[in-house]
Amino acid sequence: MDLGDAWTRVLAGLPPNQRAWLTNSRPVTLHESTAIVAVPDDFTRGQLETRLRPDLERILSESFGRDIRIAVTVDPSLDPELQPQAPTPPPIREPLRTEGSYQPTIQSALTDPDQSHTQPYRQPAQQPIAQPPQEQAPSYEQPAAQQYAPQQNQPFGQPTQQPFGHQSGPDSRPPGAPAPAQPATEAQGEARLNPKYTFETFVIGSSNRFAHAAAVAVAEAPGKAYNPQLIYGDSGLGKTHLLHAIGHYVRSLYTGARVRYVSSEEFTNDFINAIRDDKASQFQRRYRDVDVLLIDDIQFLEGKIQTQEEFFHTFNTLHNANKQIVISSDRAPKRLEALEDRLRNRFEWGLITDIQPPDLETRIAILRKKAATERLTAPPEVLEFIASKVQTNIRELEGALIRVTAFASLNRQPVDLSLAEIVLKDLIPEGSKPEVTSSMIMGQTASYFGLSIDDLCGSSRSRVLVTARQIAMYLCRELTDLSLPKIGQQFGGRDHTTVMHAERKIRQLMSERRSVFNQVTELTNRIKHQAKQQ
Ligand SMILES: Nc1ncnc2c1ncn2[C@@H]1O[C@H](COP(=O)(O)OP(=O)(O)OP(=O)(O)O)[C@@H](O)[C@H]1O
Repeated sequence: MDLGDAWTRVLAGLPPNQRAWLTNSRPVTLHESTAIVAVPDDFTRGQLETRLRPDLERILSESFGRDIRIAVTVDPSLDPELQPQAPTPPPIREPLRTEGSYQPTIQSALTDPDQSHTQPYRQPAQQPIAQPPQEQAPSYEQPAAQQYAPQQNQPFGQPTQQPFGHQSGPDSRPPGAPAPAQPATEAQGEARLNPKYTFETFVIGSSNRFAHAAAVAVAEAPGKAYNPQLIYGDSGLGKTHLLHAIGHYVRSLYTGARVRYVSSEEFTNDFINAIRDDKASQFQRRYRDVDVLLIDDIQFLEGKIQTQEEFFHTFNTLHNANKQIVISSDRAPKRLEALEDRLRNRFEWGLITDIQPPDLETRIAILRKKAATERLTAPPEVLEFIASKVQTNIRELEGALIRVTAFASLNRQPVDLSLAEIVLKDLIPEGSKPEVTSSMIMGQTASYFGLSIDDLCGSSRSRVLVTARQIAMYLCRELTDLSLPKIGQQFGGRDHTTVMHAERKIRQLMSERRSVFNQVTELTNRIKHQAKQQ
């Protein structure tokens, strides 16, 4: 049975008063257990998401003989009143008013084998989703956003005349492309986006194609395409990267869009501080007066009743105002057992997409892109070797490339296979992977440098101590799944930006100073050895 047939059964199986809501709706596609349904407006979407959902999902599940859930997207072109009555001069297109608005993005992402991970992100922008395929695709020099006229009730201000991805720095802009509307630093500071995490730097493969396509659709039509979008998957597979990429792309399409990225840990800390300092209304403004809220690692809210309550209201306020919410999690919502039902239930209103570990080809493509953006030289066979050794976590994959190139640069040796083998031999032991904890890292680092754990967590800024602390933070980032805020907490309650700085600093020092490279390598060996003994 295909989705069209199943939809006919849905229509036949509903009482007339419910069926009326579906008159102008359309099934779009079925991806695994998610059926995407397009409706003409937000009001109808609300009805489907709340009143009709149980019946729709029941009939669809019966038709397919397995559990099916629906995700509802708004496509105003389905509204019969908006159909053109007579030929008129071609208007400037709006993202949501054309036939097949988001659908081609998602569908082609799932079915088009040519949309491979080796293609740069430039491709989708040249053929934006609002553009029927037969129309001539604009050149890259013609900014993608130029094709979008402001929407009615446009909450985000005017789309800019910019290509996406310009925030990734002047280097990433093609020659002749216009300059960003706002200074990149100001834009990023406010939205708190990492300039490196854009769609341009994201490599698409079969493991993340659906999540990527949905993320693009959401960024092109915030609050309309899928709300919320939830991205889940194991650590280090690119969830944070996609959240930031959505933020950048929204900002490049809609001038003045208020985008806020926050990890759930920061949200929690912010909330606790707001209560302590009696600044609840400031807190609420910070998270509710936004057009797009990107909230990372929602699993952190498990068991935190009061913060969940606050997030529930934040969610409702934003959703009711058609503001976009994007959530990431390390598990599917169903498996977030210590999260309140009403929150999990809201997460299921939108589109749930997962990211799987990348296959070998994708891992090689990621390394190739990483080497190019970081200006690291490594021949293809070395990239393939690293990709074959590090199979699950992309953060580890990148870490391995950094170590190999750093070792080569310190020794003034070319990056070749034998060198890569030496460096990775200790980094990636054969057999099962022992679990490394932050206390092992801190304990080993402290004893290696002749310090105490208190020293590592304290405030002394002596040079040896600062380097030791930064190395320990770097290793926590590379060898554990702990998030930035969590690592900060372990080191005397430091801010997550301190951990980010430490990570960058040690990466750089490893390729400049042999002593630092040796210290990191020796410590890694000791820590892994200890982990194996446990
Ligand atoms: N498809 C991809 N293309 C390019 N880089 C990627 C891709 N996926 C992940 N990365 C890179 O891998 C690193 C880890 O990704 P990220 O931090 O987004 O993972 P995550 O899923 O959010 O992990 P965690 O749950 O631990 O926070 C980042 O440097 C990111 O840029």
